[in-house]
Amino acid sequence: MSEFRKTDFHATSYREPTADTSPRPDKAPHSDDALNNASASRGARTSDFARAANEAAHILEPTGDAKAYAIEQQVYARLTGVIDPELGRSIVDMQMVTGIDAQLRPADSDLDRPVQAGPNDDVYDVTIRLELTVSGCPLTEKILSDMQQAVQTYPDAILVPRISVSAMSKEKLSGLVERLRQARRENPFAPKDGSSPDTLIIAVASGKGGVGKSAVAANLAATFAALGYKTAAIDADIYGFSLPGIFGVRSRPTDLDGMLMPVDAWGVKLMSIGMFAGSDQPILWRGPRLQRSLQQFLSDVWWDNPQVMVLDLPPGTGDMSISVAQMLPSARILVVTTPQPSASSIAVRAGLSTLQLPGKVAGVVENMAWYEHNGERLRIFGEGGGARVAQSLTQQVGYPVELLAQLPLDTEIRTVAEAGRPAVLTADGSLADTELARSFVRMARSLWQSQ
Ligand SMILES: Nc1ncnc2c1ncn2[C@@H]1O[C@H](COP(=O)(O)OP(=O)(O)OP(=O)(O)O)[C@@H](O)[C@H]1O
Repeated sequence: MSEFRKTDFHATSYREPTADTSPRPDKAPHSDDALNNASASRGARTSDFARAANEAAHILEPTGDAKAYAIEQQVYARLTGVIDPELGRSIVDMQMVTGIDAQLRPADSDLDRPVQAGPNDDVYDVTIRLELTVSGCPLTEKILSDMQQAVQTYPDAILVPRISVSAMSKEKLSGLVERLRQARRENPFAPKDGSSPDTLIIAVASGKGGVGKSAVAANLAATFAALGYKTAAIDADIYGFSLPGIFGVRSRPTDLDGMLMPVDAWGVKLMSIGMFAGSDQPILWRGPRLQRSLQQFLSDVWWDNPQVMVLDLPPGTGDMSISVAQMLPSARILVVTTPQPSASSIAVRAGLSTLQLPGKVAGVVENMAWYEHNGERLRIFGEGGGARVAQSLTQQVGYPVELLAQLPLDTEIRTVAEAGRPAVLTADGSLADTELARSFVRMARSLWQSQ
């Protein structure tokens, strides 16, 4: 396989529907203080209404009908609140709304009156012209339904929105991508001035393969997203990528004029080499090539300031760990181990690799700690591995390293993952009412609070 360069991505200019990424229902507000504070201080984005109003002047033409013009202005203002799910920006700020025209429907019109309209209500047909970045994108549905919602009500008129959709010209798209590029730093997760990035970065590591590192990374990312955190995940396990499978992703990232949009799956913005390489093709990169692949994941992808970034590292302490250390110096390492002594001593080495790194060990997870059979917890793989790793790391790194979770051996974790859904989520994308999901919620909160 050739080197992982932009031209090798073979990204599509549209997104095929993913296997099982059912839209998650709107989350009810919850009482997670950490989250509320987080939303206030990080990533939360409001539209720039002043600028929008300025731009509105170019799109809205005053007509003889003052009420129609007022409706157009109101609609424009409301559309600033509609966010393109991929770009994380208002469709108005991205100049996707190119025209709004409100027309009073004559009383003798042949068109059916909307059911909610009374005999004396004014009915306005509101035509909105929308230019999408790429045509045929399944996320169009989401944008259109958000637009319909935003435009449904008006104090003393009934609005009937009609949205005409087209694709942006190549020139306009290039201009938009250029503005996006300018708005971001080269590697937004490692500010050049050495300050901490706005993102909590958790790199999930293990001493050896098969201990459930990817399962932990996927479920942790899904938990953060389900709790409402803006969450991204990078499958940095280049040789053994498994996150696309666990998240049920079969699509490729959209390529917007050289900038890649991560695939949204179960609320997580995901990027993996597995979305480009055929799953049966071996990847034989080392050192610099591997480093460049991570570099590209960080700088050529539109991440849009996530609050949390979860990385699934390859097992062991190889080149990728060094790359992560160099490119993401604030990454914190979450060490996954199984209970048996052989696994735990190797896991300590994975954690200790952070000694050479500026990042800190965030904690330890003991996976496959027991198997519940007839109400009894059978310790199939022995016990105490997680505690041993935490203790050993505490002694060696010089600050307390906690055992953050012990997770059972549970066939659901595997079977649900094989169906393309992290096991902490229900089919509708909310957090499952299970002990496993609660363990991940506790872990997520603890990681967030300890940063
Ligand atoms: N607690 C668990 N209970 C049951 N099955 C599990 C559990 N954790 C992981 N598995 C399953 O074990 C297998 C290996 O897990 P996973 O791929 O997450 O390991 P890994 O440490 O990332 O391995 P590698 O680094 O080699 O990819 C998968 O089939 C996964 O679904």
